[in-house]
Amino acid sequence: MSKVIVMNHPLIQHKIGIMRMKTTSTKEFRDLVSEVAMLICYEATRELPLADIEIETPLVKTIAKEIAGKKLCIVPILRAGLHMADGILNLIPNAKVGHIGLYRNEETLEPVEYFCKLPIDARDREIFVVDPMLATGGSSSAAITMLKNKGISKIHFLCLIAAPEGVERLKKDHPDVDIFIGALDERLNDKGYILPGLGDAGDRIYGTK
Ligand SMILES: O=P(O)(O)OC[C@H]1O[C@H](OP(=O)(O)OP(=O)(O)O)[C@H](O)[C@@H]1O
Ligand SMILES: O=c1cc[nH]c(=O)[nH]1
Ligand SMILES: [Mg+2]
Repeated sequence: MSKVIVMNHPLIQHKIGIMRMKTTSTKEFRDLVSEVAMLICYEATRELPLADIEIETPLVKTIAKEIAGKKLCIVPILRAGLHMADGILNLIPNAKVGHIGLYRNEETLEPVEYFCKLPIDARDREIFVVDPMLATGGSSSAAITMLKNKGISKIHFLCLIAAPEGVERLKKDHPDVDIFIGALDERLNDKGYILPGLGDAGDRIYGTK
């Protein structure tokens, strides 16, 4: 069964509040996407296994910790996920990055696939799929299905804002995937936008509307 973790941290709530404001500039919005992604990543990586390593400080030999287990891979869903990936790379600079291109058909709300490029060893890595918005869940569910069809099994999903409808869809389609959410909103409107939400994340990050 998926774990669903909604972040209640004050810093995240504060920053998402600024992102929701329609007066927030493109630059500030973009910076906040990457900052909040970093904060959510902190929680999403809490259970990564550690191993002991012997090191020498300037004073003595001691045992320190290093992240062990599978190597990591971040998979942003284009376009809006790209800036989350940039934030997370600040914390995990050695992670590889795969890209999945999907957009929502504005009438049917069904995801349309247009790109998929993954690291050659993606199957051996622990994967963090990132997209700021989990609305109907169609895009994230399709992205995770694409990864599973390529033999990838250890997958987490991180988003900034989710609608209850999208969370239910993802839990049903992918019960093995843990979901990390910055803020859980009220509902979708009749055009599939999250309320209160923050509008179209891609357009706000890139200033395209
Ligand atoms: O849960 P869903 O109902 O599928 O909606 C969420 C998707 O919609 C947005 O992408 P969009 O289609 O606007 O593409 P873009 O990132 O290129 O703007 C968002 O970034 C998600 O990928
Ligand atoms: O509210 C929403 C829903 C889907 N995609 C967005 O960017 N925003
Ligand atoms: Mg968009």
